[in-house]
Amino acid sequence: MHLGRTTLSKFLLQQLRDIADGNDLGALLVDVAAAIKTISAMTAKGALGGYLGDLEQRNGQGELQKKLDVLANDTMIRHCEWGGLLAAMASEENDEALPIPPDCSRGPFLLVFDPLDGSSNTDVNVSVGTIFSVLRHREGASGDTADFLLPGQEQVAAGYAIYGPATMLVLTVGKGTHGFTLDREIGNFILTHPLMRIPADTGEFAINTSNARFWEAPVHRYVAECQAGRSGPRARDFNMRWIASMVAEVHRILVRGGVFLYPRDSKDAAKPGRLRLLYEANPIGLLVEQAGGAASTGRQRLLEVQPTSLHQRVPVILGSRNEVERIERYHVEHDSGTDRPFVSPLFNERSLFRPEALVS
Ligand SMILES: O=P(O)(O)OC[C@H]1O[C@](O)(COP(=O)(O)O)[C@@H](O)[C@@H]1O
Ligand SMILES: [Mg+2]
Ligand SMILES: [Mg+2]
Repeated sequence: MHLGRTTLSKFLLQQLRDIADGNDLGALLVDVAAAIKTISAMTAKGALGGYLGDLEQRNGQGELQKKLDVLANDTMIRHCEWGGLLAAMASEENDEALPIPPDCSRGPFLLVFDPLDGSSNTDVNVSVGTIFSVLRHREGASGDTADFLLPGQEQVAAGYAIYGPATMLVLTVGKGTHGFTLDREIGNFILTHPLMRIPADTGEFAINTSNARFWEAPVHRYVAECQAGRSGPRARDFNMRWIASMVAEVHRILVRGGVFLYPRDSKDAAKPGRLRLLYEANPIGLLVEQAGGAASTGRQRLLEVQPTSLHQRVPVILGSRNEVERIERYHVEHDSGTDRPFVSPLFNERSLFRPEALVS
C-alpha cells in the first residue's frame, strides 16, 4: 500500500552512498529518528501522559527544566549511545559532554542536541521540537567537551523534528534540506518536502519585541522600517510572527520564507544572545543555508563562528537571503558610522549658514 513512497532509510541510502562513513552516518540518523518518534509519542499524549509541567530543578544554564526536557533528553541518549556510532554526545540539558558507556563500542561521530526546543510551550500545546547536529570526531581525541568546539561549517549532518499537528523531520547531509512527515500508522518518516527552498525575499519577520530596549541600533533600524510598512523606506507592508519556539519559526521560514532574529542584546552582559551556538544556531544555520537562505550573527556568517564553550550563546539572524544581507549591511553601516549622515559644522545649529540666518 505504501510502496513507491520514499522512506527515510531509503532516502539516506541514496544520499549517503558516496560519503565517507556513509553507512554509519545513515545508521546514526536512523537512531536519532527513532528517538524522535518516541518524543513525538510523549508530546502527543499531552496531559494524558502525565508529562506536562515543571520539575523542581534547573539545568547547568540555570533554566528551570520541564518534565519533557528531561524525558526527551533521556530518550535521545538512550537511543543513540549504544549503536557503536558515536565517540560522545552533548546536550543542552547536561553541563559537560556525555561519554559513551564503557560496555558500548565507540564510533566516528559526535552528536550534539537540544532535546526539546521551545519547551516553555509544552504546557500550552504549541509546537516544540528537537534540534541535532552531527560532527566528525577527530581520530585519537578523548571525546571530552573540547572535542565539540568545531565551527558549524564542519557539521556532516543536521536536522530538527517539529512536534506540531504533524510530526516532521527536516534534515540535511550537505545535499539540500529535505522534509519528512511521520506516518503514524506505519511508523515511518516519508519524504514529503524534498529540496526545500527559502525565497530570497519576504514580507514576514519574527523577533521578540519585548526585548527592544536591549537591542542594538541596526536591529532597531530594521524593525522600525518593517513596522513603517508601505509609507516607510521599504515601501511595503510587513507581517510579524513570534511563536517562542525556534523550530516552529524556522519551519515556517523553510516553507514560505521569512526572517528570524534573536539578535545580540544588552540584557545580560555575559550572554551576547539567547540561542546556543552548538545545538541551536549551527544545525539550523546549516539547514537554512542548504535551503538557499542565509544565517548570520549580524556581523559574521554563523557557520564560521569558532566556538569557545559547549553552551556558548550567539546572536542569530536567519532566513530569506536578501533580508539577512540587508540586516548585515545595517550592522556594517552602524559600525562604520555611515548610517549617521555627517553634518558639516558650517551648517550646524549655531552656524551663520543655517537656513533662517541666510534668509534674514
Ligand atoms: O523567551 P523568548 O524570548 O520568547 O525565547 C524563545 C526562544 O527560546 C527558545 O525556546 C530556547 O530554546 P529552549 O526551549 O531549548 O531553551 C527558542 O526556541 C526560542 O526562539
Ligand atoms: Mg532550544
Ligand atoms: Mg531545549
